[in-house]
Amino acid sequence: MENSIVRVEHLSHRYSVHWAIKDISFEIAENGVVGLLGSNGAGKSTTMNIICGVLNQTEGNVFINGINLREDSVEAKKYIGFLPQQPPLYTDLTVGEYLKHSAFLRLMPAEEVPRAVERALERCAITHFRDRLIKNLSGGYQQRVGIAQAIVHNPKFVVLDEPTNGLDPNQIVDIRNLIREIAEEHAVLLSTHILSEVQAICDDIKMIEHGRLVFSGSMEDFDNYIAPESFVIKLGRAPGKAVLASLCENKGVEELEPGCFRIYFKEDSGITEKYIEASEANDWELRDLVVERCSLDEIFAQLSGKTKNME
Ligand SMILES: Nc1ncnc2c1ncn2[C@@H]1O[C@H](COP(=O)(O)OP(=O)(O)OP(=O)(O)O)[C@@H](O)[C@H]1O
Repeated sequence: MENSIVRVEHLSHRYSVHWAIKDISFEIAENGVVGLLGSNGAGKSTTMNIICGVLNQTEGNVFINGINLREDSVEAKKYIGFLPQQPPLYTDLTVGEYLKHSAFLRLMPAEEVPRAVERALERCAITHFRDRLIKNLSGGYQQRVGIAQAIVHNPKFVVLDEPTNGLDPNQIVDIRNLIREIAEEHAVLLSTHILSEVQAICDDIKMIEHGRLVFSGSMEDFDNYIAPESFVIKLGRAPGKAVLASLCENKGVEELEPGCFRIYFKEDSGITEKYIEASEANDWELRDLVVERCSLDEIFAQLSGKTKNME
């Protein structure tokens, strides 16, 4: 990949005798949002911890901006910003004090710290909370402070572990918008379990199951994995099941309740349009039509079948 900021080569990690991840390789471009997906215990945190230099891998290499993280971790870490799942907030500090402290921890030269703190406050829209104690902020604003500490040293690579976990719907939208803004200038790697989050903010997807990388591609490629396979149609004057089944090539029709059917299809070559047209032509009184997609859990289940035999 041209202009990659992260290169992961044949990464494997073993806790005692158990391999948590095995032979993972990928690259991450200089900007955009990469979603790291996987079910519980798949190996996401292990991978993120190694990439952030928090955990030493058993095998393989990680290069951040061309620097081998293991050989020169102090230099490589200058390019990394990390928001762990539990933000490392000192809640008795004010927002300004905490960000200053975070900048010093990142070994920023003292003269650059005030400007860096201002910039992080502005980018995360928390300038007006500079003198507020962190413990007196709402969950959404505490999360913004967590993101601000991750970007205070203006890293090229920002890692966010489930950044919208526990937030209310409005806060989730705000944080997603903030992540998209950050990704205009930085590479962002985020882990999530939420399919709508992936679709809303990710440009690329890496999926790990049973410690193996089972998918790596663009959001568009990922859409093929979650292509819809069924839709539910509600009709006021429904014909019999057999009539609906005969309309197009499908994998079966299930009557859920009177007038409400789930239709399973093989490929989406305008199948819903055909049912809409038939409803109009035959006066079936179309009330509703909803296309159904697999949940992430179902996708994980499908993909994990391919990777169960890791030694
Ligand atoms: N410190 C540890 N010691 C031993 N085994 C561990 C340790 N940390 C993780 N594991 C194991 O390694 C595997 C991968 O765990 P990891 O935490 O990386 O998965 P994950 O995808 O982040 O899961 P989650 O979404 O639940 O956080 C699991 O089988 C887990 O039990």
